[in-house]
Amino acid sequence: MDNSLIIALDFANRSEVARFLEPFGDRELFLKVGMELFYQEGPSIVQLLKEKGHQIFLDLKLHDIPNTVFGAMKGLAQLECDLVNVHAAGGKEMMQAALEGLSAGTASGRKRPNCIAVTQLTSTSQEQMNKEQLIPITLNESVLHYASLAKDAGLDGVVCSAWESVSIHDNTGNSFITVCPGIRMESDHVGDQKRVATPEFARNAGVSAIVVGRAITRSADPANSYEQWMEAWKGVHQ
Ligand SMILES: O=C(O)c1cc(=O)[nH]c(=O)n1[C@@H]1O[C@H](COP(=O)(O)O)[C@@H](O)[C@H]1O
Repeated sequence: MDNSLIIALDFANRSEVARFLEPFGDRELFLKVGMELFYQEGPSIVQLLKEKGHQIFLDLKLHDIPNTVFGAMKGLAQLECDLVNVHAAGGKEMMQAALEGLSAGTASGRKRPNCIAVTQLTSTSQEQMNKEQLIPITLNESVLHYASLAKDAGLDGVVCSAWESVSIHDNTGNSFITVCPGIRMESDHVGDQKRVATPEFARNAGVSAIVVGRAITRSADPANSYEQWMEAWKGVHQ
């Protein structure tokens, strides 16, 4: 997990994914399969990508009653992904049920997938949170609260913006994973993201892994773009 750059495969189907991955040849990547792709292609897309040696973050952001999340995670564990997630807003009991489901569905002798909780989406601003969710505290406080809740529930880490990673690590320890989307180069369009940061900022903030989608997937030359991102993220020439 440490220092991974996870590419968000926000594509509509497997042919688009194949077209995107073609220029990478045999290179093994850390890929995120989210709702758009999984709802169309189902579990077989995960199996296909795993067969090619890629690591997988299955980003389905589970948020339901504990019993339902337990059952869903039990089934998802059989896909043997590296990382899965839930919404921390579902509560501590739901997060514990997610872990129990994952453990129940993991074959004996295998490690269960890491499980992280989305704190506040990186598309959420302080104003939106106060006015729409009626949470009357700062965004940073809300993210820290959710991170502590996730830690208490036994989860492996959280999804947050790079801006909150330092205080989360201060509160919960450095082994607690911070996975950060909303990463942009200075010149990139921010789009629907509100809490954005550059890869350099994320590296200096000690972020465990960054998630990059459109900046790479919509690039005219994705393989070259990926190299540039890796360079910016790792701070060295690959
Ligand atoms: O869980 C996520 O991966 C996630 C959480 C979050 O708070 N914000 C967020 O953007 N994401 C995902 O990260 C990716 C970001 O994509 P880009 O904005 O295109 O780089 C998308 O696939 C989102 O679904």
